[in-house]
This record gives sequence, C-alpha cells and structure tokens, in this order.
Amino acid sequence: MNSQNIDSGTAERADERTTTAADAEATASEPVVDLAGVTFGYTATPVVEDVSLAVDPGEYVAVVGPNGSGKSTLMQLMLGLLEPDAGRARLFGERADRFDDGERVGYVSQHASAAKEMPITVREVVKMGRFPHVGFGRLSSEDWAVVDEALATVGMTAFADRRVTQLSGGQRQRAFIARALAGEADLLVLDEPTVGVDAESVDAFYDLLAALNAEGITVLLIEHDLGAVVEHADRVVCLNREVYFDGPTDEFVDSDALARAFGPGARSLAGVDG
Ligand SMILES: Nc1ncnc2c1ncn2[C@@H]1O[C@H](COP(=O)(O)OP(=O)(O)OP(=O)(O)O)[C@@H](O)[C@H]1O
Repeated sequence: MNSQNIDSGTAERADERTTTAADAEATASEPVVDLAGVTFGYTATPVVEDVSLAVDPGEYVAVVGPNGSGKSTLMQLMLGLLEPDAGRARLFGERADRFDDGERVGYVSQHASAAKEMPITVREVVKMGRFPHVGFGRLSSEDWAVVDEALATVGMTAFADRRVTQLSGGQRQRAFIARALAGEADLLVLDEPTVGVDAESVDAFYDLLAALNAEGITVLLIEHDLGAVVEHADRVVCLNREVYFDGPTDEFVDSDALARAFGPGARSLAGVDG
C-alpha cells in the first residue's frame, strides 16, 4: 500500500486498511498460548489452580514440577483438550477448546513410544503431518518435498523406509517431530519427550529442539528432568498445582521455588551445586 492509493481511495477504505494493519500487528504479537486464572479439577479438588501464563511466539518454555503437580493437565488445558472450571485458555488467540487449526500445533508425547507397535514406515508417519493440508487426499510433489525436508531436518532421511518398530526411542521421537514439521507447526508441545530415550540420543534431541527454536518455532516442553530444563530452556514455569515460579531459567536455579516445589536436594537434581 502507498500513500497515493489512500489519497485516491475513499476515507472509508483508508479506515478499513488502518484497521487491517492494526489487526495484523495484534496477530503478530499475540501470545501463542494464553492462560488467564485457569482452575481445573477432575473432582471437586483442583489440581491446577489460578494459573496465568502467556507464551509468546518464538519462546522456549519448560514447565516443570514434581510427580502429580498438574503438568499434563495444564498442557491439556492449553491445547483445549480439557475445559477450565474457571478462567480462560486461548491458543493462537482463539478459545483453546474451539481451536480448529490443528496443524499449527505439533504434539510429541511421552507415549510416542507406543508407536513402537505401529507397522508403518518413518516416511508414512511423517506423511501424516501433511494430512490436515491435503484432506487425506493424495500428496502432491510439493507435499512430498515438505515431507523429505522434515526428514532431513531431524536427520532421519536414512531411516525413511524403516519401520517405526525398528527404531530406537530417540529415532522414534525424531520421526514424530518430523511429522509436526511436515505439518508446518508453529508450536511444538512436548510432554516428557525423552522418557525411554537412550542417554546418547537425549543430547542430540535437545540440540534439534534448540535448532528448531532458533528457526522461530515456539517450544513448550513439559519435563521431569530438571537438569535438561536448566541446560536448554530460556524460561521456566514451575508448577505445583499453582505457579511457584515463572521467569528466566538462571533465576529459577537461584530461587527458593526450586526447593519449595521439589524439596531439599532439588539443586543437585537440577545439576547445580547443592
Ligand atoms: N484423568 C484423570 N482423572 C482423575 N485424576 C487425574 C486424571 N489425570 C490426572 N489426575 C490427577 O491429577 C493430578 C495431576 O496429574 P497430572 O498428570 O496433571 O500431573 P503431572 O505433573 O503431569 O504428573 P507426572 O509428572 O507424574 O506425569 C494428580 O493427582 C493425578 O492423580
């Protein structure tokens, strides 16, 4: 748009354009995940209470907390799989439970290891990432190029024709990340993704996440391993029903929230001096 266009158009049209530009700006800066005062319980007792949390585009946020502290529940609330009893959850600016742009979110669960029973190849898994784009129709050559690029990004090209049943835990998780990339996800949500992954592959896995985040993908990691969180995430949200801490990772390490949420000895769990 240039000023000449505005001059030659009606004032009404110019107004319309201004509104559109403002809307575009609002969309660009709107949080990917936005929880405000969210409370939820499976019974009358809340397991998540009054949680407010906004994740901006491009952030790398880890949610930590002891067993049963509500991390998985919170993630389901963020993704709209559970509805809050109080407060509100938004995903890309929409009510999370009505969000229907599923391909923007790539989800890698700790249960991806269940896929070890799937009698399909890595390429077929990654191809599934294109389904929301092609409506279960045939993939075009452009779609296949996206699949191949996703395989290359996660370093799984050489395993493309191998059955998922014949992969290590780390390779399997890479295949599922590639599926999310093939779907062109803007947000990767990972629920304890390295459970059952061999120690050697864990480092490579976190390197991959860092590289994807550097390319602009928002990473939301639910993680039990405090050491991994301290090493990799920029921001930590420490949950134990309520939010105990939300801020930069280095401040978390020095905060008393670590010990309050995890008990004495938490600093050594996090890999920092006790
Ligand atoms: N479907 C369910 N029905 C009833 N209670 C549930 C259900 N899922 C989880 N809970 C309970 O809610 C609480 C929070 O569980 P949640 O799975 O969110 O915690 P978590 O922090 O993810 O735990 P972990 O680290 O052990 O995976 C726990 O007390 C759990 O027993």
